[in-house]
Amino acid sequence: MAEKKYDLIAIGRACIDLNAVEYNRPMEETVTFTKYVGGSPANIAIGASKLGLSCGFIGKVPDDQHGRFITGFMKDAGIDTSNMVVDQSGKKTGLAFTEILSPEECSILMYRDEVADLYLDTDEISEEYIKEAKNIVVSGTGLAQSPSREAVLKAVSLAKKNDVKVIFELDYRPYTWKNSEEVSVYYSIVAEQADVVIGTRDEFDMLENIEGGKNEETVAYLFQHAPELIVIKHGVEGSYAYTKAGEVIRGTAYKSNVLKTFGAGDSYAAAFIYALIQGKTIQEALQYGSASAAIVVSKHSSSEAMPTVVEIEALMKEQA
Ligand SMILES: Nc1ncnc2c1ncn2[C@@H]1O[C@H](COP(=O)(O)OP(=O)(O)O)[C@@H](O)[C@H]1O
Ligand SMILES: O=C(O)C[C@@H](O)[C@H](O)C(=O)COP(=O)(O)O
Repeated sequence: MAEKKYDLIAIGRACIDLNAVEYNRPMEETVTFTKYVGGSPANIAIGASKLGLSCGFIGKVPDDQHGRFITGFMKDAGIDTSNMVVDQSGKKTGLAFTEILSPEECSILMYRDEVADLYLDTDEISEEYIKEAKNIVVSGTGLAQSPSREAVLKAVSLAKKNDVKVIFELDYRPYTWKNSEEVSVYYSIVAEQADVVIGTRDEFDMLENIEGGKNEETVAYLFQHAPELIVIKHGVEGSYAYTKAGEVIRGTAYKSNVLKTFGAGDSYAAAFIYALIQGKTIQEALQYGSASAAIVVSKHSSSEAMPTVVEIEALMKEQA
């Protein structure tokens, strides 16, 4: 079989983060923000590309200055943007205003009405493109509304048909979902088909539509289906990987000079996936993910701050 062109193709939103420049104060008192490319799947693609993976992106951006900024940034980051569709119907870029109340208390105010990314349509998903990938990374938020929901489901079934691994990053954002029943329905459909599922404990609770779920019960349910590997993150407490063969592997968090909490999940996913693709062990992949997250939470952005392999390995060595 011919070598595939892309290590991974991410699908979902590519948006803008406006990160508070003034730290440790409420949004009401914040007057300056720095603009970065954002959106969980875009951040993951940017992080993975910086680590040396060949990456593509499937998404939709507006035909305006923000859309061009996003596509330009992603291109400069080495990502193939040929399947980033430019919306022609006046849709907007999603904006995430971040509030840094303290290093531990951060929140995000999302402006996501009529956003272009949720208008990605089924006829904009190319089987030829998906075939070129070893892995696709699906973000849960892409399932929040039609037509993006059907476009993502189409991408998943084309990946399955063409022997492309499906990595499902739960990436739950309450905004744009109608209710928790709906989240659970669509998350289950994709999680049951995915090869790898990554999320926080709270996100798995959304998937199962329960409160206070137990990892053992979650993996017992999902291992009845396609997943081979499930990663459940518990913030600074670390993360756990479960394999279908019954292994449980614990990843520990690294110490960090934390500036803000957001960006951890995306940088973790980028480096975890990178390490797996490089043929590292699951234990090593958990540590690459944790180290990458520790670096990003100490910096101002989620996308530009994505570390290099050298930076990740230096931190792992330093805190071994
Ligand atoms: N404050 C922190 N300091 C160091 N590492 C962190 C911190 N917060 C998160 N991490 C690392 O990032 C990983 C993912 O963080 P988590 O908060 O669980 O995900 P998400 O950002 O998706 O909510 C954790 O397992 C941990 O390794
Ligand atoms: O995903 C978004 O739309 C916002 C992100 O760009 C933002 O940087 C963020 O919230 C990342 O958080 P993470 O899930 O902790 O990586």
